Amino acid sequence: MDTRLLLSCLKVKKIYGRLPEKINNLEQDSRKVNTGDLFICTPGFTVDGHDFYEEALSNGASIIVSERHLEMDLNSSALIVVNDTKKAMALLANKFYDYPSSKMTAYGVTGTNGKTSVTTLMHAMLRKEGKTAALSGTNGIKINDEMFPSDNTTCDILTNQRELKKAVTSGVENMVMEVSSHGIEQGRLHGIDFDVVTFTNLSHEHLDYHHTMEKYGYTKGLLFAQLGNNLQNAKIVVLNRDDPWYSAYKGMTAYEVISYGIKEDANFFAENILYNEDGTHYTLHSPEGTYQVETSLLGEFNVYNSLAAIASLYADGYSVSELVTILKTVAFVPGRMEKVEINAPATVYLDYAHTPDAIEKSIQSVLPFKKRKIIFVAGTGGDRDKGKRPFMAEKASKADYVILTINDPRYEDTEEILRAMEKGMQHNSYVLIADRREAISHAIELAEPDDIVIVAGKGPEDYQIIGGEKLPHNDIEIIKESSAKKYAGFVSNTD
Ligand SMILES: CC(=O)N[C@H]1[C@@H](OP(=O)(O)OP(=O)(O)OC[C@H]2O[C@@H](n3ccc(=O)[nH]c3=O)[C@H](O)[C@@H]2O)O[C@H](CO)[C@@H](O)[C@@H]1O[C@H](C)C(=O)N[C@@H](C)C(=O)N[C@H](CCC(=O)O)C(=O)O
Ligand SMILES: Nc1ncnc2c1ncn2[C@@H]1O[C@H](COP(=O)(O)OP(=O)(O)OP(=O)(O)O)[C@@H](O)[C@H]1O
Repeated sequence: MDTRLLLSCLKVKKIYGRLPEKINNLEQDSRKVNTGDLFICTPGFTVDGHDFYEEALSNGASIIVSERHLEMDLNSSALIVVNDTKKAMALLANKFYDYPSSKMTAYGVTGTNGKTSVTTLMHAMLRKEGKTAALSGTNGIKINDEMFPSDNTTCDILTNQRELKKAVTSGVENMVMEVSSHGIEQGRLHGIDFDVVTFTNLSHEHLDYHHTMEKYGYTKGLLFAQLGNNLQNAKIVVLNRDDPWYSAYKGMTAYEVISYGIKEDANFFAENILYNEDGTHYTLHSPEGTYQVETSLLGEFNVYNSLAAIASLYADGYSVSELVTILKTVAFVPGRMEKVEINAPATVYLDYAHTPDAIEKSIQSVLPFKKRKIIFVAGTGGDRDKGKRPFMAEKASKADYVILTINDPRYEDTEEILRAMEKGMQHNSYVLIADRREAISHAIELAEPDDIVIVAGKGPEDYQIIGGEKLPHNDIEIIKESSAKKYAGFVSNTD
């Protein structure tokens, strides 16, 4: 791209040295810089990108964007000093990739729990509507139906803009993005022109990072506040009417709010909810009339998630009646109360619950059809929010038998993690098993006919982080292997 055109997006900058005519690429990681790239130094949590400008130069960077003056040969490259490199990066990335989010309908979904579920539902529903759509979140980046891995739930500024550009170039007209509180706080969303932003709920999580619920809640609210105030383009905020943060978020946005819920009166209101093993039915009162909703998704939390998905797509003009019909055809959200296909007299669900609230909702979702015991495998991660551990176990105590284990130990002592969780247990029917494989096998081993086993914590993730290593691990494979071993020769009545 023409360098002067690119730099026109920066209002205040000091340019030293010789500017190249063109820039090949934007990069924030010195190790990935190639000849003719512009390298942006950003201060991070572990290191400061400014410390790597020499490596960037030796890899061929022709421009360094920095927050301070740097010693470098200004005859062969240029230095641009700006006040805030992260903010400059959002401006540069948008200009470089030609404002891709403004060329599509961009949906953002935030909240403690339900982001993956709601975005996956919305993406599936858009695809079933015959639309082109990208999805970005915990499970990676999907362009239409092709999946690509990504490092974060909400990617960094450059990755976001690059992937959005890739989507636009492939003809994609819709984009659904999971927005994490880390992403908001670190400005990874700056420059994304959302049309509809949706809030699921807020509960205890990530307090290692945000410290208090007030700060965590405020950070989430920035997504609604930062939509922009010029009101030139209509945007919509979709809020959970039953969440205590509803009023605060409504007040923080300049745009119209659409509400959904099952308790307080809302624009999208569900009542007469029937929960059973094959799914959930409810009556939906909407601005376009009343409909009967049928979904194979389980539990109250999925009533909220389906309402959020319907309301968010309605916000961009889809008909409620069509959305209700399409929702019926979405079978499940991978790894979120997903029934594992096994040949066994017990039922096993794979779930991603790793917050106290999600664990409560996960168990609640099977209570209406519980026949015998609920065996719950609850896992937490090492080196992350330690305060939530006893509360997770407290909620897991709603199950008849609990196996406390670990999702990703990272560098932490496994015994310490388990002991911290154990403090919250409300009954004595539990065991501590640090090894996740063993914990899952134990749950399957214990299960008797008509029991329900929920293996929670990692969902479909295919790795476990032990120390600094990402090792192969797959809950669903372990469930299948253990069940095959235990139930070898089992013949179901329906066969
Ligand atoms: C604590 C945290 O959030 N860290 C994020 C942060 O990294 P950082 O500040 O530590 O980066 P750094 O390593 O200090 O590097 C600073 C700069 O130096 C550069 N550098 C570094 C080394 C080098 O040799 N050369 C070089 O140029 C880096 O490219 C970077 O530009 O910025 C990176 C880019 O945006 C993120 O990938 C990274 O997420 C890490 C991997 C992470 O684990 N984050 C978690 C906590 C997180 O964000 N989770 C949420 C989901 C939460 C949920 O809902 O479950 C998410 O959105 O993923
Ligand atoms: N609306 C909801 N309210 C409460 N719990 C929910 C809700 N939706 C999902 N859950 C529970 O939380 C778990 C995680 O769901 P999901 O992956 O959709 O959330 P998320 O916000 O994307 O989580 P993460 O940020 O950790 O990726 C599910 O497996 C389920 O147990």
